[in-house]
Amino acid sequence: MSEKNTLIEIEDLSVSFPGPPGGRRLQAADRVRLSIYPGQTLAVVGESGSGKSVSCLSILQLHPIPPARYDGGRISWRPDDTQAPVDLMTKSERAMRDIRGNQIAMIFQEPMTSLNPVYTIGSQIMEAILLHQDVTRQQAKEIAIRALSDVGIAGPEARLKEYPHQLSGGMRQRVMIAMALACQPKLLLADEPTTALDVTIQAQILELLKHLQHEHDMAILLITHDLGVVAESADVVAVMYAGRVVEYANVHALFERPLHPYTRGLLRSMPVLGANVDRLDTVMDGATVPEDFPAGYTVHAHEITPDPELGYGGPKVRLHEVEPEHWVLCEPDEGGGNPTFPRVGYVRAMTPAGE
Ligand SMILES: Nc1ncnc2c1ncn2[C@@H]1O[C@H](COP(=O)(O)OP(=O)(O)OP(=O)(O)O)[C@@H](O)[C@H]1O
Repeated sequence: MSEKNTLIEIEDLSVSFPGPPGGRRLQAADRVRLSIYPGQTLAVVGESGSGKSVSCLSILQLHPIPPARYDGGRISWRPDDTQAPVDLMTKSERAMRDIRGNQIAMIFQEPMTSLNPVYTIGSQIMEAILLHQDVTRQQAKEIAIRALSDVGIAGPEARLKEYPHQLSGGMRQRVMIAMALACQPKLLLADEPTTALDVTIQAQILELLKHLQHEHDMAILLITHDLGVVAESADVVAVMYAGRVVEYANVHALFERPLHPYTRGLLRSMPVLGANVDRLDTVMDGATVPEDFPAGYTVHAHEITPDPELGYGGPKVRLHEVEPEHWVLCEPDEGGGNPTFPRVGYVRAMTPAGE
């Protein structure tokens, strides 16, 4: 992975919303950093309100401003490996319209939020194709039929004439995937794509996504509450808590050797096989990163690699420089410590002696 360029790299993304009258703004995403390589699946997990969707929507610059405010960050997007990356945060609305649905597509939990009930399936898929591709109506229809057939919909030509309400929930989700993939995006943002479906259909849709990802060499950013889905589908995992990414790791490392106390709590809350859990419980109270780092994993400020670019010698190390890719947010030296370093930073995970 490390010799490849990242497809997308989010650095220090901060997004806030107005707080209560007279109160502080709500920091929904707080210096979020994530990266995804081409063809990879990154799962973003964390309890309700931890900032998963806010971070995801920021990629497509979909927050209405106001009330949202981008407080900083960079989203480097490199759909073509031979070209320099562009920063999506600086793109105009017009440029973003070209990118949305074309280079980066999105599917949601509830397909009815993206499917229009008064138009046929065919006209909606064809409209998405005609918007981004230089093709005739007849060609768009052929692409739509192929897209429906690719997502396992039988008799696709007849289905084109149907309305969303004539389809089951699972079918609607397949149609939405067909629509999202019709323009062959490099990155699919999938926000809880299977939460509203029953377990068998969930498994089918995840299997379908995996298959299509392979066919199209597409990366997926998958937001989910379901750690079973993470274990099944993800290559890497970012754990979010209170607007921050507290841990980022390869899926095996995360399950086998979770480092952050929040991640450990999250894994402990993993439902027993067969239990139906809609939302994970809150596993940690309080809005700050805990101080009780497990013995052996304690990180001191002097172990944080300084980055001269930041001027103040802040803790910033690029993700692709390390193997294995395992990062944890820490709060070293409560009370100040070395004044050269800020108190909070990301560090490379270390294996304690004896492991
Ligand atoms: N439009 C908005 N106006 C005000 N606050 C918002 C808005 N959108 C999100 N927030 C707040 O930002 C925080 C992060 O929300 P976000 O939707 O990203 O959480 P999430 O991790 O995706 O949760 P869920 O799993 O429930 O979707 C929450 O406190 C939420 O209330």
